[in-house]
Amino acid sequence: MADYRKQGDVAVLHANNPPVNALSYHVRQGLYDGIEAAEKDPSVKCIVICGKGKTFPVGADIREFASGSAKKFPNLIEVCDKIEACTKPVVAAIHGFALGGGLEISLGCHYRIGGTSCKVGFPEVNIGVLPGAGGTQRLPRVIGLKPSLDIITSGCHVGAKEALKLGILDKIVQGDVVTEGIKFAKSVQNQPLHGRRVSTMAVPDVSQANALCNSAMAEVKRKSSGLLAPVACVKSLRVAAQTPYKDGIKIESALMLQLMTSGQAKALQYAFFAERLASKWQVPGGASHATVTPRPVKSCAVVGGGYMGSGIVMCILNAGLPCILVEANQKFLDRGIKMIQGLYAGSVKLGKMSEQDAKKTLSLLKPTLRYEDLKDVDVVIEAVFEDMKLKQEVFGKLDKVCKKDALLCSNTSTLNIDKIASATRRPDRVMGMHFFAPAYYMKLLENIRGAETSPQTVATVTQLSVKIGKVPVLVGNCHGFVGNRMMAPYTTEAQRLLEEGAYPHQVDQVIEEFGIPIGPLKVGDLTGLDVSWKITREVSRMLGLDHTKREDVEPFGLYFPVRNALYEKGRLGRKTGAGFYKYEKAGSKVAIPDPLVMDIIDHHCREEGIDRRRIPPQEIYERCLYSLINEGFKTLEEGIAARPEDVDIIWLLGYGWPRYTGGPMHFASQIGLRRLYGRIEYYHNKYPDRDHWTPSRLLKTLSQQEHPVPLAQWGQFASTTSRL
Ligand SMILES: CCC/C=C/C(=O)SCCNC(=O)CCNC(=O)[C@H](O)C(C)(C)COP(=O)([O-])OP(=O)([O-])OC[C@H]1O[C@@H](n2cnc3c(N)ncnc32)[C@H](O)[C@@H]1OP(=O)([O-])[O-]
Repeated sequence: MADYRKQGDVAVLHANNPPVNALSYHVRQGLYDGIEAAEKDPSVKCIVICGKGKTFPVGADIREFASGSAKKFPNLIEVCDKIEACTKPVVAAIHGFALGGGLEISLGCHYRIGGTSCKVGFPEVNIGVLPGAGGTQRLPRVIGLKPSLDIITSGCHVGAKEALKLGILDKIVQGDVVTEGIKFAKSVQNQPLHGRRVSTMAVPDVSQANALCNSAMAEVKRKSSGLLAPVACVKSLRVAAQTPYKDGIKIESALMLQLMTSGQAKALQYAFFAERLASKWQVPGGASHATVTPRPVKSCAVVGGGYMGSGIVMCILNAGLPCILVEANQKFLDRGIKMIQGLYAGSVKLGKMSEQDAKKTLSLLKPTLRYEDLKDVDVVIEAVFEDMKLKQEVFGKLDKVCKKDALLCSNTSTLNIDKIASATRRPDRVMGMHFFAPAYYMKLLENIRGAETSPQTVATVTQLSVKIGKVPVLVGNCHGFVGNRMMAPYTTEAQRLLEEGAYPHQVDQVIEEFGIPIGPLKVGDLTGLDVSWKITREVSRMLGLDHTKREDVEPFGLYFPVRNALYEKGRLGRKTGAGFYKYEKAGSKVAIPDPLVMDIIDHHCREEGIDRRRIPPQEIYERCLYSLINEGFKTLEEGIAARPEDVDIIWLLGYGWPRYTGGPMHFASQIGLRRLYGRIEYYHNKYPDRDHWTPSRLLKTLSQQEHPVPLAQWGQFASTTSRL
């Protein structure tokens, strides 16, 4: 709703829909009615529109897009037009954010003032739509086409100073923005409105419209290949330059409708809410984010200053928390410090941080070689080499020196968290925190709950994760957890395809065309074939197998003859300038298909008596992606992942899965579970020896329902299909 009050001869309209004043039906109706009431009241001379609580409206209510309420009268276009047509001056008084429909409301106003820390922007591209309440038509009339193209196609927020410079804001005010808004409104109440109604203005840089739009179109196509919304934004902005507002708004609406009905908008909006759901955990037994109070965390420590450890230290320092870095010897400690200092120096150089802030942040770091220095910290994150014996040794030491209630966490990507916890006398205060590289940049944190981890430990680690800028997803304990476990069948299939008829570039091309930025074999080269070779050896060892014996490892999906042949030839990937591809030189990024690799593959097939065949792209696509999705369903049926949304967020934020498909689980729902199950069963019959093709029971059950089960209800079927 919107609250209407009068202060003298000023009508003040407060959008009131906590927490972010999204412009749902009742808010729109309240604003529309408020303008009408103020217009009719002769004692009102001017009007101020503002937001209750922490922000101005941040946009349309995204949930209403699916329900259809967004179209109900008055829709946002009608509200904006009503405001603009008002015969009394209307001032938008912005604090917090004015985003999307919120900014459109303010562009409908005759004046805009903002607090010093306010931000404006059109983030619609992030949810697959465009500023469809006149945003693409009004913004360029105020600030010109060039900056409008930048703002609308990027979805970036614009700070108060920049907004003033561009002309979005008429004034920046100190203090209470509503009080200032009232003062401002009074100062303009007798000014003529002619020239203040944005829809009647001309686009200032109209003469350059074609050149600007052509170059923006090329740029969005290059940057966001496959995304529909940025392309529609450029089209709509071009219209603003060429057409009067009344016609432009119709074309904008038509483009909006096209986007709204695209699968991309649905998937991106799903991802928006899934990301916000991630930190709302619940564990079997009922404890949840809503019922458990986290312990305060005032200081942290990181054990291990390698690439991951240093990145983790930076996340902690950036959050303003003191952090101790422990290393095994001075050489490693110096290397870690140097890496951290170098990264901050880089940020200063790029203008992302002031020298003073970098210095202040670095002053929170305390390097040491002594575990005893950790005796008072609240949370320790271990980031040593991925080796169970070593990790257990570290946890044993930590358990001895750290205070009783300190939490001990392991940055492990695959290892059994219960086994690590068993080296301590506090398994209830042990958790996994799987960071993704580079840790200071990647938003995902896969937090792993052990069998004995207490709800309060989960609550504390979740809160810390959010504080250090991450999106935490709570998962259960199994080899590879959710992300890497799903990765295994995907990479296995990619490599098996090489033995049957495909070459590396053919596999990668299909996956990259789907939207994952780097195909699985290029990822292999990036990680290093020696690294994956060692992992295979370690996993084989854990399973009691001899990794050199095909008959031992093949049944477990651990037989990668092409990778092994390349590894034995010293082709370790990018770092040696050769792996599944060749590179101009060691360390180069551009992967070039290598005839030598094709010869190695052909030779292997001849030796093994394999008749190579042409593998159609559709088969590459299904074998890599469907095997991964099947594994995702298995993590759900086993309770390793709590919700399909969690699986999706892990893949969207950690593995480059294209956001406009919503993630593997949402994508599965779009394929149709019956069809998907059919294809997985087909491959299971074709490759019965590959365990990852055994269809998930949950998927089977869901696929057999008479009507498609909405994704949000899959969890109800998980408990009935679980074997745990
Ligand atoms: C024709 C139409 C044309 C117009 C199109 C548009 O305007 S399109 C829209 C263009 N605008 C956007 O895309 C802006 C999207 N919003 C944002 O970018 C951020 O919310 C923020 C930067 C405003 C605040 O960040 P923050 O970290 O402080 O807070 P937070 O992110 O955690 O959110 C708090 C709660 O509010 C919820 N919620 C938020 N927004 C919406 C919404 N629009 N709707 C519904 N709900 C929304 C959010 O789910 C969460 O709910 P929960 O989990 O507590 O139940």
